Amino acid sequence: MELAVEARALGKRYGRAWALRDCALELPAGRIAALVGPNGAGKTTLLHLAVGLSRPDAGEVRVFGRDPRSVLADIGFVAQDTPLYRDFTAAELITMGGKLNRRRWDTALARERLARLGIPPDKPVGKLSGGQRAQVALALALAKRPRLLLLDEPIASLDPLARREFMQALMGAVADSETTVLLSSHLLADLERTCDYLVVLQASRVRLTGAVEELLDAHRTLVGPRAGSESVAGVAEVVRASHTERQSTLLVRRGAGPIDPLWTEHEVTLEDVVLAYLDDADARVSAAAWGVPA
Ligand SMILES: Nc1ncnc2c1ncn2[C@@H]1O[C@H](COP(=O)(O)OP(=O)(O)OP(=O)(O)O)[C@@H](O)[C@H]1O
Repeated sequence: MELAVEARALGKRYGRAWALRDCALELPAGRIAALVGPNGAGKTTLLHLAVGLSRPDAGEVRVFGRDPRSVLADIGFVAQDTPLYRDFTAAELITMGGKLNRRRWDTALARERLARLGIPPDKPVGKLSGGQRAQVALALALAKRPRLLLLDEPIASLDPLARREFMQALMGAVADSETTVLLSSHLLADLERTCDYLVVLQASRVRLTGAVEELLDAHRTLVGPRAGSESVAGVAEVVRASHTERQSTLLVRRGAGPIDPLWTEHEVTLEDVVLAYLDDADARVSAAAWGVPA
């Protein structure tokens, strides 16, 4: 199995604080991966390391088995807030991209995409809407025909319709290619429809990673009579538990064998799994820093 992104004990520090720590990751080529986690979890830091914009302070990251800086021609990157040269028109940016990426720049692809989306070629991109600017940034990244496409919260500022259009455009564009995508976002519902791989970061660390289908299959929500800390047959791990006076709800990782029939089993969504793995570590750290009770 070819790995598009591989991180081993990867760490990045700003001053004394680790923005990313002990990060282990193996993203198989051909996947469309969601990178999720709360604000400040380290998502941008990881993407910047993978595109060679910053250097690790510990461990290493490889892209297609090599140092990211030696495969830049194979990586497309859409940075947070799509920072384009705002005085340039989309047509000018496409021409500029062609000059910077002589090896395999697909001008026709970019022009066709933007024409289809009704984006004017002759208007400075600073005067386009946020959604249109995001589409221009995506078209430029795709024109590079990258083997790995990294996107840092590309849809955060878009309205629901523009978000859907952006995600559809992205899926359509990568469907026929071998492109691997790693996309950071807070919008779990949008990711559930489109991504087949998940990386959850929290408080600078990887909390969970794996193929979405396998993760959904491996987890269940169980509802049953109020439980204590006793183990439940067929459960490998209780990831998160909540209780009312009479009833307990557990999000669990399944073990071998059937689940105790005392419990009602429900399938989980991607959102259920992500939220269950995000514990309150951030709140505890912040409370300590502010000197208030957690
Ligand atoms: N240039 C910097 N100097 C100092 N600290 C930084 C710098 N960039 C990021 N950090 C810190 O590193 C940590 C991780 O930041 P990062 O931007 O990677 O998080 P993120 O998951 O992308 O967050 P968000 O969802 O808010 O974009 C945060 O605590 C942040 O304050």
